[in-house]
Amino acid sequence: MGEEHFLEINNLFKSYGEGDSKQEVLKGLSFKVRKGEFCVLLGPSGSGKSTLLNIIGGIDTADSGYISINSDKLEDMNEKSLTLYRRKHLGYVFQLYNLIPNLNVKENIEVGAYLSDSPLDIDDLIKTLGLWEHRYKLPNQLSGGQQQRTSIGRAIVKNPDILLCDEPTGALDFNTSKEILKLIEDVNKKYGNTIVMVTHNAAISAMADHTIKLLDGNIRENITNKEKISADKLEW
Ligand SMILES: Nc1ncnc2c1ncn2[C@@H]1O[C@H](COP(=O)(O)OP(=O)(O)OP(=O)(O)O)[C@@H](O)[C@H]1O
Repeated sequence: MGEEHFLEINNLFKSYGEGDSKQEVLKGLSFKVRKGEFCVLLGPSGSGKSTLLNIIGGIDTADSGYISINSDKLEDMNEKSLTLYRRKHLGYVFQLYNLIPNLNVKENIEVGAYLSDSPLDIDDLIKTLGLWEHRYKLPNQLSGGQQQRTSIGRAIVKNPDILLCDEPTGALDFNTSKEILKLIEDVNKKYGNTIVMVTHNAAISAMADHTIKLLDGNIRENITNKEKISADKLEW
């Protein structure tokens, strides 16, 4: 794959509502992400970040424009191939973990593995996640950070081409947030997945290869970061 562009967002428009209540949320966005890149979508509340992430994730659709991954256009896919695409190529990490409450850590991660033809080694991954001694605990026996580690495990175990993260540290304190960001950084390095992370925290762009700053549905800045720093050095 090398340096070629892998994920392409082309002239994307999206609005909600009709007539007087119509709201333009994305106003013609275009940018490209390279394979293996750590890309941050940064912007204030309401700027359209989650909408964009959901369209990339194939769980919402654009009004016009397109997303292509590896030269495949999402909009050309029927429902069946879109489902397969989501299952095989995407991992999703949410702000509020969304773990299955009556399954333990290991079983929650196994759910992700079950969806893949070529999952990562689960025990090895649980160790990378720092969850080995917690692997038989249920989500309600875990801290917020441990729950988020588990949800990252569930998303990454299928070794997705793209890991989409929507405010993954939004519900966590400063130190735990940094641990989670470090884990995402380690995962990006170890497995080479392309990462697209939504955040309103500008400090996080210092650890990213690429930052897209959104404001009112437009791209305000498209920045390549040549001197990124490690997550454990971030301050905010
Ligand atoms: N399903 C929907 N129906 C109607 N309006 C929506 C819908 N989803 C989002 N919006 C509106 O689109 C705008 C952008 O929302 P979006 O969630 O993409 O922003 P965001 O940048 O992710 O914000 P936040 O950081 O608060 O999550 C908001 O004004 C929101 O009210």
